[in-house]
Amino acid sequence: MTDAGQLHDKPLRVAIAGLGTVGTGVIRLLRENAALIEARAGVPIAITAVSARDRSRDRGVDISHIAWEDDMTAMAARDDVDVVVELVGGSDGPALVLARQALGRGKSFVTANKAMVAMHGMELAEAAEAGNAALKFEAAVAGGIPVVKGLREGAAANRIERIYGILNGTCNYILSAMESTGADFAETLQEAQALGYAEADPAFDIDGVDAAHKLAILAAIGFGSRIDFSAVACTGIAAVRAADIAQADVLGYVIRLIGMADMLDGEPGAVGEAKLLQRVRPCLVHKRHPLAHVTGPTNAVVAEGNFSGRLLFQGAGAGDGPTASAVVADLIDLARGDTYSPFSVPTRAMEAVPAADPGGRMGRTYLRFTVTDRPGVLAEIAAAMRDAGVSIESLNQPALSENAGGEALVALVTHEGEERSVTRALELLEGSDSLTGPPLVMPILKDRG
Ligand SMILES: NC(=O)C1=CN([C@@H]2O[C@H](COP(=O)(O)OP(=O)(O)OC[C@H]3O[C@@H](n4cnc5c(N)ncnc54)[C@H](O)[C@@H]3O)[C@@H](O)[C@H]2O)C=CC1
Ligand SMILES: N[C@@H](CC=O)C(=O)O
Ligand code: NA
Repeated sequence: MTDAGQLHDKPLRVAIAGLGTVGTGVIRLLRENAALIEARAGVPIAITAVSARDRSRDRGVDISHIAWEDDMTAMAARDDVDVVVELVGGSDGPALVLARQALGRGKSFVTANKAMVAMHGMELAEAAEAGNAALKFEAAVAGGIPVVKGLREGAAANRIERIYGILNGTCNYILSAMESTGADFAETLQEAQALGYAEADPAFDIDGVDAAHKLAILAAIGFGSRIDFSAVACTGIAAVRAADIAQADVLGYVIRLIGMADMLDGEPGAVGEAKLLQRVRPCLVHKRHPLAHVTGPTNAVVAEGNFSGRLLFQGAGAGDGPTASAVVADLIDLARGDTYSPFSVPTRAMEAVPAADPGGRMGRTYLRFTVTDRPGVLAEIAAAMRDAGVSIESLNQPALSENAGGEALVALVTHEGEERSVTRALELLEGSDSLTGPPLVMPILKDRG
């Protein structure tokens, strides 16, 4: 590492592992904007080695003059490499081996791999600090949006109380296409894959896991708490049907997959002890809320600071260009001598914060049941709500566009109440032969999120 602020005249020598959507984007960006990048970094940024699965594949970028490594982990040992950039993916496996080897040798490490940072970020940050190297991952959270930098640097003076937003471009692309054109879920997912937005295994996107990875990282940066991915309660969008989108529209809402992290200063009965609530779920978002207007692969992150007030970071959350922009911004920071801790505070100062019980949280909820179309079903659902103390604000039977085959939908919105009451009502309905599938539960995002 260079000393902070010191510019050197030798190029920053970079090895890139992974030459897919993001890797080739990085090569194109470093070439196309070479002059301005050098002017801003103070030195040229030179790619000295690359590695991927297939050497001969035509990627639309010339890599013939760059050293090739069949085994990407070998790049960590090369003398002509100052920084290793990992754009392969996977929380474990070769990406993790490469990270450990690079940081273990005191080489800085730049990655877009949120799965790895969410699962092993604390270990890697400690290794970076021990080796006086940098670990940087702007591309890992919300693609091209400089939200890691924004929270770590721009909002550094604030106590952050809440972070929430749209953290997965693929899900947002699917939900907003279903909403605007009535597009089919599976077809739209295929489009997102073809455009390079989706993960290698798109279940990570659809099931909310990718958003959960990003949320866990953001919470660590925003709150200074140790990353705890296992504490993120996560529900994806697979159960959202066209009828839910239509029903939400009638009620004045759109559906968005929202990640939300709250640092709670003290739960009832445990005053003074901080607890962390981290959740990813499809939510109903009022059409007037700024997040309702976030469409396609765009991401948006809201952070509430105690002096800054509400900050909104918005931009492309996926795709080759935006993600490459974030990777190269990290490289420019390294060339400029950035030696900050990977998160907002040194890892030794990051505290493990216990997970909060969401049961006491107040809110309104959208519940949708698929039921057998026969008398008495509505009464059964209403009775479960009554017995659990859930007050119903509205109840509808959305039309099914597909062939219903004796099935009907019941959608209801609750009045504001404790989440545990809704959970209790659903427990009371468990096993009921009136229900033909698991209910869909979507919180209604409050005005302040
Ligand atoms: N595509 C996007 O919009 C974004 C992707 N990311 C992250 O960036 C990383 C890369 O994503 P993409 O470029 O989309 O993936 P990709 O699938 O297009 O490219 C992956 C590259 O890694 C190589 N690779 C995979 N396994 C390998 C192995 N065992 N040994 C050597 N090379 C191997 C492949 O040959 C390919 O060149 C992932 O961690 C992803 O989560 C982050 C933000 C946005
Ligand atoms: N698969 C991810 C890519 C960026 O992180 C997404 O869709 O957001
Ligand atoms: Na980012």
